[in-house]
Amino acid sequence: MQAGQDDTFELETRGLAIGYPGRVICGPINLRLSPGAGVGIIGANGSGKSTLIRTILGHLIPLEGSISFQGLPVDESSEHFRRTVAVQVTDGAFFDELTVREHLEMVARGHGLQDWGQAVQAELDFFEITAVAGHLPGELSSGQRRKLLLAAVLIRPAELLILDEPEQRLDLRIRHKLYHRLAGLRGGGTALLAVTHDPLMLRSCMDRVLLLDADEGELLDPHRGAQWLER
Ligand SMILES: Nc1ncnc2c1ncn2[C@@H]1O[C@H](COP(=O)(O)OP(=O)(O)OP(=O)(O)O)[C@@H](O)[C@H]1O
Repeated sequence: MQAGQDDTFELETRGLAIGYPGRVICGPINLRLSPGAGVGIIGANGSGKSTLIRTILGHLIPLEGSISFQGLPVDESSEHFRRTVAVQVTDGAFFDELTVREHLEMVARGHGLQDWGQAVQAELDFFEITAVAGHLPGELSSGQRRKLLLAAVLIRPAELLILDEPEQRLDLRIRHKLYHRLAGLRGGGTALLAVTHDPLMLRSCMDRVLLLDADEGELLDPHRGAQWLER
């Protein structure tokens, strides 16, 4: 299965088998993301979606095959990888003693944004969390925490965005806004890879869908992927 046919791939997996010692979960997976591509990852519970993300990020060793980022082996500790790949994992960690605004300021300044104050306010406005900007993480609802997590990912510049179920705990209106924004980022050349259970996300901002099953991955168009989720 292939997404994008250019010679320059943000991300490429070749014959990738994922799993744990002595246990193959899925493979082979042959996936290519060109700049501006959008690939959704779907599958039943336990099919290996999070395992795939963790393997791509270098947290798990491939059982077979290879993964490259912009033509080189993935090295999540390299400055280039950290600067150009923005990742949202399902359960992000927060600093208990930093407010919502301070979290976003820290990320924005850490990634060298010149107009960081403006960027922080734009994220607070976009995710509609300005009213809780002075709150600590422990004072937030689960949906507000999810918004902070996403804001901290989207505030930073990125050439590749990797998201794990970004729709969790977001209401429909915010999901619409988020997907519209992600589609816009893709239009600007950012590649997007996201695990999702939301058909709306596939229809709104993906051009390919990787369906994981017990054997190997299958590449679908977004409409078929959405139908699979709605089945
Ligand atoms: N640390 C681990 N060691 C061994 N097996 C594991 C480990 N973590 C997960 N698994 C197994 O790997 C399989 C894939 O899990 P994974 O979390 O990738 O699925 P998923 O598709 O993300 O599921 P969900 O939709 O429920 O989030 C499951 O059968 C799970 O039990």
